[in-house]
Amino acid sequence: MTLPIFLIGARGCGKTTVGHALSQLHVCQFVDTDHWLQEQAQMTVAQLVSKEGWQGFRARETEALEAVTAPARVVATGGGIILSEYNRKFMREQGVVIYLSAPVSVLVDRLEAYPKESQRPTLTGKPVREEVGEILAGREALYREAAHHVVNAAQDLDLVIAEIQTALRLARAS
Ligand SMILES: Nc1ncnc2c1ncn2[C@@H]1O[C@H](COP(=O)(O)OP(=O)(O)O)[C@@H](O)[C@H]1O
Ligand SMILES: O=C(O)C1=C[C@@H](OP(=O)(O)O)[C@@H](O)[C@H](O)C1
Ligand SMILES: [Mg+2]
Repeated sequence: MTLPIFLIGARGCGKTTVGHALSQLHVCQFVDTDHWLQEQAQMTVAQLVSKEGWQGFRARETEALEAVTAPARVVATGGGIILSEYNRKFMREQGVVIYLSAPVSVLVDRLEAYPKESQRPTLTGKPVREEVGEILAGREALYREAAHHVVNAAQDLDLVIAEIQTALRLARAS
């Protein structure tokens, strides 16, 4: 049985992109908690947050995590999934957790080029340049606590994938 793989990290680190690419190489299924919950709710993240607040969104996110977790799946999570201790423990116990780590400058450049505001409404009300650093400072320790492996997500996509494959080989050999 192949354990599920959970990709965690800040907005813009590449969880969705990497998850999709990995699934094609590994012949495993790709699921994204944001895609799943938006489909379920028939609303975007921005609409959900304006209707139910971040608390409502976080409850739906945990529901999504539990629903999509299955063997031979790569699960791209949302950047805030690690805020819940329950989610962190769930992922660590159910599968292999990979933190896609990237510096603030890289995250900001990617988010400015690809803001996707319907899925990424503001978390603080501050401009992206300020928000990304502030949010990462508050979450970095939680990403590291939840992760089995930390991968440099600032590299080209093929190098990110290669680093993950090495980490997974090591995990399977141990
Ligand atoms: N390794 C990479 N190198 C360059 N651009 C990347 C890389 N990974 C992701 N991106 C780009 O960054 C943006 C955010 O990626 P996305 O997968 O949506 O991040 P996340 O799901 O972590 O928020 C997208 O435009 C994507 O094409
Ligand atoms: O960092 C966060 O709190 C969030 C990240 C988003 O996902 P991505 O990390 O895929 O952008 C999405 O789940 C939601 O806007 C909340
Ligand atoms: Mg994503």
